[in-house]
Amino acid sequence: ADPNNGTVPTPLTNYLDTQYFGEISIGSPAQMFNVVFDTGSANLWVPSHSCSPFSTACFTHNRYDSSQSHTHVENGTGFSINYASGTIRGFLSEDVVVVGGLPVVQVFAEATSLSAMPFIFAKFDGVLGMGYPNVAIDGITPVFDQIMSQHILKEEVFSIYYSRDPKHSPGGELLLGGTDPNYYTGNFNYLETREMGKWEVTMKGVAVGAEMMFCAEGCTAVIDTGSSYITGPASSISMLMKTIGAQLDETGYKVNCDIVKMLPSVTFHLGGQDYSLTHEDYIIWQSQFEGDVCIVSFRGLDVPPPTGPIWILGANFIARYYTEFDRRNNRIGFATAV
Ligand SMILES: CCN(C(=O)c1cnc(C)nc1NCc1ccco1)[C@H]1CCCNC1
Repeated sequence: ADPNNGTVPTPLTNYLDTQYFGEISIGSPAQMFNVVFDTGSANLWVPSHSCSPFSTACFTHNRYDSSQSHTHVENGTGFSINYASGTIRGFLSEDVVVVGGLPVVQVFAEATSLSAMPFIFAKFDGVLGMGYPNVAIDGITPVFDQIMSQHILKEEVFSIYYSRDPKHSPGGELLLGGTDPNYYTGNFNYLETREMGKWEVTMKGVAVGAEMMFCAEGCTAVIDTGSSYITGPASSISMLMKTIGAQLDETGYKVNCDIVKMLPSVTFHLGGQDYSLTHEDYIIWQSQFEGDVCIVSFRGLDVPPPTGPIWILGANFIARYYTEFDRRNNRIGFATAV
């Protein structure tokens, strides 16, 4: 009998409220990796043992060594993925991947070059894409699709909890097959995904305090569990920052910690519901030796058409709103996180 009744939990680590990752293994005997479970992409990649010693980002992370795995199957097809924030290049391999104790035979990428920015800052080794198959590079069947085809999950959904307080343990939870009542209160509100095959919805507006300021004519919101921040079109974000008195410096937008308590809420109108973030949700308060620094967890990002312009709702949104990704009904559900 399945102790988890058709659901599979994976505890996540929370690093400074900006990176959330969980452990998987690849190969026999198991080689362990920390990966981001990322709804904004659909491929699995980890650093390769054969990466160049000059690739600092590769060398400072766990690397997959195919020669040490007796279940490794050679593939060798080229692979590259470009995020807005960085580039990964490598080649494909196949091996047994274990997620939450579930083994799947999976084609994944061994990264032989990782752009230093941003991956030297990554506390995780790689990325496990939880996106739809049609956005998977090289047409590879994603991990969650491989798991669904085993017909062991109670429901064809997965849910994400991100803790807001780094001292919490666990720092978060990925639950395959259902939702975890330990981490949300109230009911779920559901939104249809905007177009087949992407974890994105139609947003009806963004308000600052009581004033509707952006996206009044409707826009696209990507729900991206692999992004730390909320991003919007650069022009909109810079107007938003001016409204709250934030200054842009080389690492992002900052506000004077003394005024944080007076900051307005920012509200996202999604599917007939208002999802508000207060300053506690969108300010990352860092105590540094030269005094406290208050970082606004919004970033400007201009995604070129046809994909953009878009807003990306990342970890700071998900930490406030527990999120269910429903592949059966192509919808996303939000409930208030505890
Ligand atoms: C993983 C690549 N991503 C990052 O935004 C990213 C980059 N670099 C670092 C160091 N961290 C990142 N995300 C940390 C994180 C974990 C959970 C929440 O945010 C994005 C790229 C676009 C698709 N979605 C994922």
